[in-house]
Amino acid sequence: MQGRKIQAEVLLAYEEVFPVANGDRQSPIDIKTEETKYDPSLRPLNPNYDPASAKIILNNGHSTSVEFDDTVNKSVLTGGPLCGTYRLRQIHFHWGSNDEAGSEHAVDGMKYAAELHVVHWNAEKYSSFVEAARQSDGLAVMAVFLKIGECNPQLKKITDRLDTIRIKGKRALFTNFDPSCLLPKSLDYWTYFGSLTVPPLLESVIWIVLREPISVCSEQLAQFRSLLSTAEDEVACCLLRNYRPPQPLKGREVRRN
Ligand SMILES: COCCCN1C=C(N)c2cc(S(N)(=O)=O)sc2S1(=O)=O
Ligand SMILES: [Zn+2]
Repeated sequence: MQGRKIQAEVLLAYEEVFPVANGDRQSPIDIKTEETKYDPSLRPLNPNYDPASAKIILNNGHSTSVEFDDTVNKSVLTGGPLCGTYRLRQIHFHWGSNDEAGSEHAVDGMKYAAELHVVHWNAEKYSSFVEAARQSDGLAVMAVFLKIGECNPQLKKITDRLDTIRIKGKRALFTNFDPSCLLPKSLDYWTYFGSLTVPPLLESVIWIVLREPISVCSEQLAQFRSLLSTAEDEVACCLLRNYRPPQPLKGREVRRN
């Protein structure tokens, strides 16, 4: 009972600090496939990434991310539900303490082992990422499910580098990387209006959730979990899980192409 009380108190603190946590367009969600609506106006997704725009890989204590040069339109996402050009900012992952659950979005109540987020911002309408992150159409995040199975040779390019950034705050050079190598064959998707899944939970994300997963093996997931959420001068604590649970849909529509 004590654990639940603490958890409830942490949740209370969360919503006190970020009232938008109870907002009308929070993410992630559980996608009920029977309730999604086919939309013929939705176009094919058109990711166009330059491997030279990859810059660094880092551990921010909550996840590992690859950061890209987003000062020019070198790596962009267009098409799909988007109006205009969205510039690639970073990619990062969410995982759980076991292989059964680790994704943020769910599909008919089913969770995958992990989830990749490819974060873009609306560089056509806004002059900076920070400004875009405050606008209802400011960000576009492509979500890719990681399904437990074969080791993923493309993902290996990232998991093989995690031992160099184990401690929170660590970063390392990481270039010549095109995140398209982590996308599945099919770019069919669901899309809905949502939010960041991490504080400040801003309701500025057009979510594009790919329907086909990519593979990941247990050993690669264990490498993610070996990252530390603590800095050099702190007692070491592994980053065992970093996913937010599904949030209320509150009447939103989920469309599919
Ligand atoms: C005002 O910006 C605050 C910083 C937000 N960023 C950091 C994240 N961890 C992050 C997570 C994101 S997620 N899980 O909602 O895709 S997008 C994103 S991000 O936009 O790249
Ligand atoms: Zn994320």
